[in-house]
Amino acid sequence: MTESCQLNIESRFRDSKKFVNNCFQKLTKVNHDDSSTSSPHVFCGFTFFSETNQLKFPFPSAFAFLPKLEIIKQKEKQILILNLLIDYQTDIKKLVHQTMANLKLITKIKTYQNLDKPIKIPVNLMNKYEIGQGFKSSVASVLESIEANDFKKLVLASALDLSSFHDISIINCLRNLRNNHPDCYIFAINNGENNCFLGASPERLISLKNNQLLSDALAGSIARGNTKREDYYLAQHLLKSSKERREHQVVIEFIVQRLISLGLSPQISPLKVLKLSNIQHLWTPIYTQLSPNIHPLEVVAELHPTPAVSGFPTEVTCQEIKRYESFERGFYAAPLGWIDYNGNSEFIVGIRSALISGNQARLYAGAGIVEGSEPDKELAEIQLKFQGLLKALSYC
Ligand SMILES: C=C(O[C@H]1C=CC=C(C(=O)O)[C@@H]1O)C(=O)O
Repeated sequence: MTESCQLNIESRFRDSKKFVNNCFQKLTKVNHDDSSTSSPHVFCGFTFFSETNQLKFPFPSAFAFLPKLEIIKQKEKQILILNLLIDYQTDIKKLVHQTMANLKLITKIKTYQNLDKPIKIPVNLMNKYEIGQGFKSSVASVLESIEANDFKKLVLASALDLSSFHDISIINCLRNLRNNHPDCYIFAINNGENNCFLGASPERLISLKNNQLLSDALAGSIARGNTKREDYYLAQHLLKSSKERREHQVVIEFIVQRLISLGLSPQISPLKVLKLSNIQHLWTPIYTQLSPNIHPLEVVAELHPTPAVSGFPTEVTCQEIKRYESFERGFYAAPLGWIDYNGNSEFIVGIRSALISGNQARLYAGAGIVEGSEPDKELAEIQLKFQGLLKALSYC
């Protein structure tokens, strides 16, 4: 990393914004390609809760860094960006020498063949957390609180622990995720100590391009059908279900309200069904023009956590999550993304994800509970959501 910061405090969004601005202020671009794709990126991530126990989740509550090296692969071109830190003490000759050596190393990297061949990794299930009965009783208890008007919606998550005979190959896992989930954001973050958080998320928190802001309301789920007909029937069922619509509507209203509170005028696109390889969701894109004086991280801070991952109202449901869930959420359901030199940005929500540490994997999945939810169905939804990562780890 060229420049980096790690924060474990409440003001993490504000301080990360300062770090990003400071990085880009000091940056001098030395290529002649002015296209936005060749811009350096600062990568940022924030854990779900601002306070995290690093013994339970081995990453800080916020990180931001400008990488030494960026490879941007697009349809027509591939771009290599080198970010070099130069100050008055820098030995330029040595830096050039080192950079040339690094470039030589890059050209030696082997490209993988058989990209679409799934890799088999033998993974054994280890039942550390009781998912079945425990989860269903929690849903039943949440439903009582909803009936008592304590809150409107709560997203309950579960963790599933697995172990393999050998260290899990991150590259293989990512390759499987990319092949199996072409419509999702595939991501991985390593802490340099053999811990990697990765996943295939369908949920965009924000995407910002030329001041056009887009955010997804994504909530409400159903399985994919085995035939076209069954798939259509299931999608129709999802669209017509008052329980799923309720779960979804809370997210739309929250995003719209939060954007209005930033002085923006959000527009709501028509409701759609997002069809992924193993699941379909209710999906409403929300868009608006962003004034240049609002930083992308201010929007992220305002939107996180949406009721798609916490519930509603936010404060009370975040407390309930801590009470019900016995594991650390870490980056699960948290904002992960980047901001580039031109002010464009993309942050996803870290769902359909896992923490891999050597031969251990912890998988995360959650489901929104509202009036009308049924414990059996919510458990089935969680198990369906685990399938993506389980398949990538070739457990199935
Ligand atoms: C919280 C998760 O999914 C969210 C996103 C889409 C649909 C959801 C649902 O139907 O419950 C959740 O709100 C997860 O996958 O862990």
